[in-house]
Amino acid sequence: MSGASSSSTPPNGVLQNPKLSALGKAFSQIDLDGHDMPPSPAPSSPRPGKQYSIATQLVYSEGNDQYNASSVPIYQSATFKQTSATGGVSNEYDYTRSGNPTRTHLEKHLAKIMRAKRALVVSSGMGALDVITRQLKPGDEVVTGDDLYGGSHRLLKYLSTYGGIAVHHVDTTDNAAVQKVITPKTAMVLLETPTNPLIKIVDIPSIATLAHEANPQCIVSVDNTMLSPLLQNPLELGADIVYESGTKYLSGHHDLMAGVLAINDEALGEKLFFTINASGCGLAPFDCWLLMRGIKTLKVRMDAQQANAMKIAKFLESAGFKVRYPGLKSHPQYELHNSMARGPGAVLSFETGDILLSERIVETAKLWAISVSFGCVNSLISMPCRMSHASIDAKTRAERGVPEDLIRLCVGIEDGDDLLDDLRSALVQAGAMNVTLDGIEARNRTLEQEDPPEGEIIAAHAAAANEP
Ligand SMILES: Cc1ncc(COP(=O)(O)O)c(C=O)c1O
Ligand SMILES: N[C@@H](CCSC[C@H](N)C(=O)O)C(=O)O
Repeated sequence: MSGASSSSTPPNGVLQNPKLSALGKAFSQIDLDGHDMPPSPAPSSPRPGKQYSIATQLVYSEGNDQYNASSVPIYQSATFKQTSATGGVSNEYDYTRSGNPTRTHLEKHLAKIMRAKRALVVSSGMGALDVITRQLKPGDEVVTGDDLYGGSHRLLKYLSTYGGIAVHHVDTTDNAAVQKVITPKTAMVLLETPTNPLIKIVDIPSIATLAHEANPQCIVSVDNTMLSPLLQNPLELGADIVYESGTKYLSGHHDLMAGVLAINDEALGEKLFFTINASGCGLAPFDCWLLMRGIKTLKVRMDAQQANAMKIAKFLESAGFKVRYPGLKSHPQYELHNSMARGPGAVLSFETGDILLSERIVETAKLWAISVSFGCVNSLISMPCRMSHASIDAKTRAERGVPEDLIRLCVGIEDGDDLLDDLRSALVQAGAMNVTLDGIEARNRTLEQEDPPEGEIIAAHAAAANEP
């Protein structure tokens, strides 16, 4: 209905003048005692029992704001007034470290999209892992991967050095190897899949079963940062806790730091909440609001990012590079990944065979920003051994098979052809590809490829094979 100047009578019988609502609070909604009228019902609520698709769930969130604000209000308040001093919290909130309405709104929304009973938000992804590992006590054992985000490795190293916790790093893509180190003393299993930066896939259901059989109290935690809840739901695959760096896909714009935890077990949820309140790492209201805003576009962003990533991965593979991306059929765990996830994500890595060459490529690309992190709308390029994984010493990196020349690409939402063009130019200018009569191909074709893969621009040019 149009007619902005006309007044309307809402169900509570208080006349509302639409012009006044522009002031932020309609004066006509305030009764004579100066108290706000009871909140009016939300103008639209989901149909009971109706299961909406994830695209809808990401956008739709139900608030209890009295003005039915379309964007959740930011309660930028550290403390909340109480009605009495006799103890207890006479209001739902007393202090933002313990709880805040903007944070509650976000946590409820996340619980829904992470298919969990409860979600909690903290100040960073590492903050989330810290909250999880604070459930350990000296003497406990942890089993985790040998390909792990550098910061997670650093935290676990700290715990094993100073916290009296034994940390076993194994190849978590090898279930038999995992079984060997899991014992009744295993209090926690920490998995990442796809792993950062080698994009290896870990069989969550099998490892969760092994862990729970060895120790029913064992907490299986999965870092789902690489995929987000849109593409993978580890709680449904046997995990007890799923955590993510909300800094990445969930927020999508590199304008905040956040960590997210999701659980189904009420008692475990209470312990995690206790730790967050006690240590004071709950996410600040403004960051909750930003994250809430980012989540709404997760599906459109991820769809675009995956389409671009697929294009880039196919191009690199067809040019002869060794590419690690679970969207490619050549990925050794392509089937396993697809049995757990609904998409490959948009992070891939590839090798050039030469560290200096990799450096030149990274520094020559223009559209691809040299940055750590991923999951943003902008495309990023990095060398994990020098950047995101520099906190793992060179010897350990070598033992774990992380190639020093590895280049990681975090694909954004720019035009896919522009991204491809820019990368191709960087590869050619840096000398990583030869321009041949038929197209271009990787200079260094020593990358464990027997048969040239099918692809758009493969050029089997005899001279190129002899290039220095
Ligand atoms: C897989 C993974 N998990 C956790 C983190 C930690 O997240 P944050 O940077 O938000 O602390 C990162 C990156 O930083 C990551 O790549
Ligand atoms: N200097 C930072 C590096 C952050 S890496 C961020 C992200 N997880 C990635 O993989 O790019 C640190 O020391 O933690």
